[in-house]
Amino acid sequence: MEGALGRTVMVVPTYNEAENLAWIVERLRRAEPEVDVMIVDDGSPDGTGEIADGLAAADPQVQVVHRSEKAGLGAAYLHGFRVALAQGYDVIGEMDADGSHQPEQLYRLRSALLDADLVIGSRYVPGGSVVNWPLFRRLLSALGNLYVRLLLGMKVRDSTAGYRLFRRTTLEKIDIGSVNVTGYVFQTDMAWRTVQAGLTVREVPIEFVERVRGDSKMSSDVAIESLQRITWWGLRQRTSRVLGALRPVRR
Ligand SMILES: Nc1nc2c(ncn2[C@@H]2O[C@H](COP(=O)(O)OP(=O)(O)O[C@H]3O[C@H](CO)[C@@H](O)[C@H](O)[C@@H]3O)[C@@H](O)[C@H]2O)c(=O)[nH]1
Repeated sequence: MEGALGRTVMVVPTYNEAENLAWIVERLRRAEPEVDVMIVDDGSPDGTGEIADGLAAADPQVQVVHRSEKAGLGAAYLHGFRVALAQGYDVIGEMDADGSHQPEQLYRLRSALLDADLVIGSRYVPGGSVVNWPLFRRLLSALGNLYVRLLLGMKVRDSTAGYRLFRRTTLEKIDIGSVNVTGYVFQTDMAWRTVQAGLTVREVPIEFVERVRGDSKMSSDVAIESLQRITWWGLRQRTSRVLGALRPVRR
């Protein structure tokens, strides 16, 4: 459906979210009736895909993309983005299915997108917060974001956050075809690409609430992929800066 920003769809990746999905989709549809929903399910064994089919059958603004197996958060989003671009959406968003991202706060992201290319719902700008996260996750997230800022020099405070809105033009400019990460580091990769393309990233405060049902899919593999990729991108950036500075000397 069409709003001031054009047709908007929220891509919602799911893996074993049977306890959460209907609740979150209903909240999103109620909070933002103009916004469409695309569920991208990776063959969840707990029946999430069937629940998604039921939601899509009952509401023409809800659709489902079924993938055969769990292949990572980033891979699921990329698949959803490609489908959304092909369907002509003007604004393409990201949102977790577990209630951590509150649909009732989406209006903040939508109004910020009026003068931005990417809006991030941020836990780490004034007014943002995290509710009920264990100390370990708080530390991991804070250190991860600090590492990104130190290594990449990126000013974004919450580059790992997964509540976002992209303009269609942003996804076209940052060449999502060349994204080759599969896990949660996808979030940092997308923010980094947007900054490097000279586009405007705005962060708006959100309250991130830890899920009450089901489990996080965060794993050591996801954390290791993030650490390796961010380190590699940082080193690559430094090396190319040094080579760039040496070039006039060589002539
Ligand atoms: N299709 C699909 N969905 C997935 C996969 N892995 C996770 N998801 C879905 O992606 C959403 C986020 O996964 P969670 O496992 O609940 O994330 P989290 O630990 O709460 O992490 C949150 O915070 C991170 C930042 O600290 C964010 O990077 C992440 O996006 C998310 O918002 C959920 O809807 C979950 O079902 C996957 O391999 N495939």
